[in-house]
Amino acid sequence: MHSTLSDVFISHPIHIPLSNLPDFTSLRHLPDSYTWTPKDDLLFSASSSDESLPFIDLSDPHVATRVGHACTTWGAFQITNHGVPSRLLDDIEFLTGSLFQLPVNRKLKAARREDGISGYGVARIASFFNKQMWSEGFTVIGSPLDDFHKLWPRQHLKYCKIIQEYEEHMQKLAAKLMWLALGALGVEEKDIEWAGPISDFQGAQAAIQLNHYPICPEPDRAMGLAAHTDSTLLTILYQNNTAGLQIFRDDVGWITVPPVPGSLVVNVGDLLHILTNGIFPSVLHRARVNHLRSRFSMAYLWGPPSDLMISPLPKLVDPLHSPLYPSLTWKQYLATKATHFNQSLSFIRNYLSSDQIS
Ligand SMILES: C=C1C[C@]23C[C@@]1(O)CC[C@H]2[C@@]12CCC[C@@](C)(C(=O)O1)[C@H]2[C@@H]3C(=O)O
Ligand SMILES: O=C(O)CCC(=O)C(=O)O
Ligand SMILES: [Fe+2]
Repeated sequence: MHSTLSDVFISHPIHIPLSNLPDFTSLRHLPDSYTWTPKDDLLFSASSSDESLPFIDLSDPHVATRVGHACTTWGAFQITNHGVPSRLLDDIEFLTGSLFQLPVNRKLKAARREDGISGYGVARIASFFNKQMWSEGFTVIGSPLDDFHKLWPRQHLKYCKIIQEYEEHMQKLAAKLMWLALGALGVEEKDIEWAGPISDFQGAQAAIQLNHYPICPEPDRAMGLAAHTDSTLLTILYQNNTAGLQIFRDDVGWITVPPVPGSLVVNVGDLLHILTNGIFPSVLHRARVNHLRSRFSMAYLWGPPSDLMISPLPKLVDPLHSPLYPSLTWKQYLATKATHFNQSLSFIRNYLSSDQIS
């Protein structure tokens, strides 16, 4: 039977009460439950450096080298000339704005279940923190038809069409980026069988995560989305024109990724880190919030078929570089993440056999 990610949290339900979602618009001061200090997140430090994330034109003749270098040094980069029509970026931003401006009781009709994966709610990682994040989200996996029908009984088809078109473009772009990044390491199409007969990764699976960060009365003390890495191969992120995304590098600290109209941010996820036997770091990132403007981001979280075993590519393993990780599926990795969060990679690294991974 064709398996999807949808049942991954059945055995790992995450309890995050939706009942205490505040009415963000009416608050003049940050409630204590939303006020973050360094002890709430050891990574809660200000951004400091003037370094900037590599910005890559995908029509550049040296694109593969640049992508490979950005993946190795940052685990992230920004792209232009990516081929996704700007009209489609406007459409997905319009959909996201329309969704989050619905009254809360309407959004709650499509609330994500505790053991579910799709729908409206706070970020899953909320369960790892004592403080609440200044954001709301909506996850789409598979067809959004049922959820969108609950949100927009008369207009759901219009919004489903946007999601479908967005997924088609993003899937193609993700496959292209994957070959550019791996190509820079000497990995060839024949080295990845699951990419399929025409190497287009047709069997890949994906989630779309829509995020809303409302205007915040005290942004310096709030957190939109706490520091995390994505459990993906690659994530392609579109942000509206309000800054907020920050990424972390050990030797640099936190830097803000400024929104450049029409550009997209690409993050290396944990599974690509595993596949490259640690050559590409998965990037730690977070979202801060804004005093004057609300912010939207739309993440395309792209990974392998959910039951496919992923392990360091044989081509990147030799007597001097023994495999750092055991084989595991995307589903198993998400289950591990649901328990071990930002320690998941080191957790699995310490296990030689995937039999022991929940
Ligand atoms: C496939 C997935 C990755 C994700 C968990 C999810 O099941 C769907 C939502 C994704 C997301 C988006 C916001 C940040 C994140 C850490 C989260 O809480 O939900 C990621 C998850 C992830 O990459 O681990
Ligand atoms: O809003 C952002 O810029 C980051 C979103 C994100 O990290 C995610 O959805 O995984
Ligand atoms: Fe993320």
